[in-house]
Amino acid sequence: MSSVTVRVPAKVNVQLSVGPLREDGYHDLVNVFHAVSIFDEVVAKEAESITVTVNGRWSDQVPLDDDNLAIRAARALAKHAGRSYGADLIIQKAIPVAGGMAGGSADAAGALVACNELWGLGLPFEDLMEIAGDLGSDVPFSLLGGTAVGTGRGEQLSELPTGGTFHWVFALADGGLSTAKVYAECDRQREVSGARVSWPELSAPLIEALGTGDAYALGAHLSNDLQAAALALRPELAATLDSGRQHGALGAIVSGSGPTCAFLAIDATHARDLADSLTATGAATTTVAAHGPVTGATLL
Ligand SMILES: C[C@@](CO)(OP(=O)(O)O)[C@H](O)COP(=O)(O)OP(=O)(O)OC[C@H]1O[C@@H](n2ccc(N)nc2=O)[C@H](O)[C@@H]1O
Ligand SMILES: Nc1ncnc2c1ncn2[C@@H]1O[C@H](COP(=O)(O)OP(=O)(O)O)[C@@H](O)[C@H]1O
Repeated sequence: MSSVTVRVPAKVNVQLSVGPLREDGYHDLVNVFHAVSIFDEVVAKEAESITVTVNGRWSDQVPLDDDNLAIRAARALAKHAGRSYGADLIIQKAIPVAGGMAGGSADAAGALVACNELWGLGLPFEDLMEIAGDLGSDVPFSLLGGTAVGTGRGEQLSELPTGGTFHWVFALADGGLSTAKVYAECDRQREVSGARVSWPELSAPLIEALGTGDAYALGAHLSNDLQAAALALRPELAATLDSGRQHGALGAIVSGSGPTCAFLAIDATHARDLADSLTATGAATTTVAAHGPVTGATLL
């Protein structure tokens, strides 16, 4: 095999409940991930060493050195296999960078699946999931896709059944937000408020809404504990969320650590109309309509 292509989706968090700060610097979460139809593509080609090239709209914001998550993933896989392998990784980026949609995690998951195939390792999915969890809290979900609840740092996953397709609009922001800074702002706000931070619990009405495919109920139960922190760091997002609600979104929420805003629509037509309204009114410069759930990292 001289070249392998893998497609990997973005995610939105339909519930993100953040527990107290742990001693290791992470937070225990109840993180309900939902994979949506915005995809990065990772091509892996036979080569002497591991290199990366990034193409597409967001490519100039992606590191090409050892910080690149796809490179780190390929190296971790080679180490797990106990041999020195090479691969040229070519990423076609559609997922916004540092946008709260797990684009870097998607590329890491894509590189794991692509290199497992290119190098003929035949490692089982469970091994890839274990390597993924060491690379980042969101990487296991990028492998799995669908809709799933993540506990621990977000890396311990259980799949959740969904009763249909949900239609979304994403308002992409210019410039990303650092995930670590958003968590730190959340901690700061909690310290100032002095309120006790409760242990995160899975929302029963949210699970019910996902299971029945009821977009109205899902829209009413979207929640994100990082939203206030993201809005503090990027105040203009509040107007974007408001505008989506005014244009009939069933729910409007910051995606993960932001700054992408996610709007739940009634159906595909409503999603297209909502996307047009957000750009026509200047509430967003770039919008993307997408649907979920979709599968995780998939060999093409
Ligand atoms: C917030 C979420 C929601 O899904 O993703 P994004 O919206 O940024 O994509 C995740 O929790 C991000 O996951 P990921 O981007 O993989 O984060 P990691 O690389 O594991 O960690 C980056 C930093 O985020 C903070 N972090 C991450 C996960 C967690 N459970 N608690 C944390 O406090 C830590 O400060 C950590 O150093
Ligand atoms: N392949 C990659 N694609 C995007 N970002 C990457 C990649 N590898 C490393 N990064 C770094 O990870 C950071 C977070 O990116 P990303 O995963 O897109 O955001 P988020 O954590 O908000 O979902 C970026 O600012 C970038 O410096």
